[in-house]
Amino acid sequence: MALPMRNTVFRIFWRKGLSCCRFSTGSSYFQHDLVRVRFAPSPTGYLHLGSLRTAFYNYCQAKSRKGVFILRIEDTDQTRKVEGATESIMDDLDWAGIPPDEGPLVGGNYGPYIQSERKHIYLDAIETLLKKGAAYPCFCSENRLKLLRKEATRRKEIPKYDNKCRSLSTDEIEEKKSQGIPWVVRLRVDDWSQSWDDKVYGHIVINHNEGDPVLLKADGYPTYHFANVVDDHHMKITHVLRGEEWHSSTPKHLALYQAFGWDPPALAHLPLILNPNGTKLSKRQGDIGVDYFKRKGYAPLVLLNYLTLTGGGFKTSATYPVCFPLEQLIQKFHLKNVTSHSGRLGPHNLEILSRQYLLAKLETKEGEKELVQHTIGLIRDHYKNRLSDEELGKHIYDEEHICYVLKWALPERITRPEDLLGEQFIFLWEMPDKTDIADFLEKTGADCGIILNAGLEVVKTMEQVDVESIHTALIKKAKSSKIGVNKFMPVLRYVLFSTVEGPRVGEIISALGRKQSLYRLQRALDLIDTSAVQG
Ligand SMILES: Nc1ncnc2c1ncn2[C@@H]1O[C@H](COP(=O)(O)OP(=O)(O)OP(=O)(O)O)[C@@H](O)[C@H]1O
Repeated sequence: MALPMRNTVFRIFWRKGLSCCRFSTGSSYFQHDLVRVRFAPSPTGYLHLGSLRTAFYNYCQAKSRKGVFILRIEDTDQTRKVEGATESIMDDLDWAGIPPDEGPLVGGNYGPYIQSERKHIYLDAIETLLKKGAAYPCFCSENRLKLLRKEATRRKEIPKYDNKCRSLSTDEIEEKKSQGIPWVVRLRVDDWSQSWDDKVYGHIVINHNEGDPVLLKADGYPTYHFANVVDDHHMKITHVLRGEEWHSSTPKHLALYQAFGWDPPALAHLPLILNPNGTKLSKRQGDIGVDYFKRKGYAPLVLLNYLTLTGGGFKTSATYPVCFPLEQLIQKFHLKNVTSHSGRLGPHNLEILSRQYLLAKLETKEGEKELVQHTIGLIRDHYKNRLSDEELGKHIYDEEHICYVLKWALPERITRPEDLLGEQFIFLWEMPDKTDIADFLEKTGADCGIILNAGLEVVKTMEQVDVESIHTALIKKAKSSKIGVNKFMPVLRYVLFSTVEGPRVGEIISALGRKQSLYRLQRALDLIDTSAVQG
């Protein structure tokens, strides 16, 4: 949807600290038994972090009060509609684990849930206002409106419609209609001074006259504001939680509620999530879409928790990011905890939360199995054309090995299983080439058998395969065998890791784990034995 006009002459007063304002009703807040909350995106692109957070706050508002979460697609601006956007928004909400109870796919008693399918409802509503004299047809041409805007700019005033068509008589209206002059319907607004108790920003007063606003466009589609108010009323919405950018449009909405004689829902404007440079997130950015995080392998719960770190809303005493289960987030949510200042995302928090979430998963049998299977799938797909049958069998389908690797890598090295596909971890999946090892061992000489046997013994007998213990034990062995550390370590490194220089052997063994290290050492030893037999 198009951004509402921002205006510097708005008089916005908010008294966040004044609880008398923040908790006063002033609306139909307590008049409905069932809390009904809607998320109403435009299908102008994918769901991004900002809109997902707004969806999530709406979801929490509904679920924390045993209410209903509704998805409504606001596609009245057909020129900005993007093919496939509605489907992708619904998919993303499902993926995030916050599917609507009512919406285009699931249906519900207040449908249709796509505005372009509700035109008859808006036309009925327009009729009501026209009959009441609260709205009127306007025949002003685009050219005239352009001139008005130009004039205002020249006078350094804020452009506004001069309400010219208000004074047309019934006969004049009929005549213009019979001439086929395109027309719109405007709302007659006499008093632009509006105030409301915003559930986040406190008491707000805005007095900004923009001229009678259009409700119905010449193409027969309602404007965003009109459809929004009519739908919220007909869908029995009790709470409207939307981005702070809609503050300035709220007087228009309140004027509409007054014109109909309807009670407005409780209003809560949410602080925006901003880019690092302070601008509003835009659907044109690729790296903020929900789909981007989905493809990167972040768990939905991690993303939801991440979003709660800007904007508040969740009661917590933790001073560091904590990945709470969804049920706990719902319990902790309250509008009074939402902050009134926009914030930026700290990407490092996403990594912290992801690691925390995965480590917790490894602590339960079920979680461990799920994570291991997921990782197996990832590695198999990534390396399927690259690994030999031996390697596939020995690593990829070995759940114990994958589990070991995850436990080794997660605390410090990775934050998603997908990280294990990085070049630096290839050694975990690709075994050193057998022919290369055989050549290397032959060139290196007779001590290789002793070194490999010593390595096998150390790895077999170590209580813990941690870097320092292995390193110390290998040095001890190297010295007692009188071969010397400088010859000892490169042999082990080569058969385990394919290079003579590189990370400490203790690190390699600790990364591969006992089972895989023993396998590689034995595999090399077998090559010596075979060549010895063959020789
Ligand atoms: N950066 C943001 N932070 C918090 N809420 C946001 C942000 N961007 C959008 N929202 C809110 O998400 C809801 C759905 O937004 P919408 O689909 O219109 O996204 P949008 O990015 O604002 O779209 P468009 O750019 O087409 O106007 C609205 O309530 C909107 O205020």
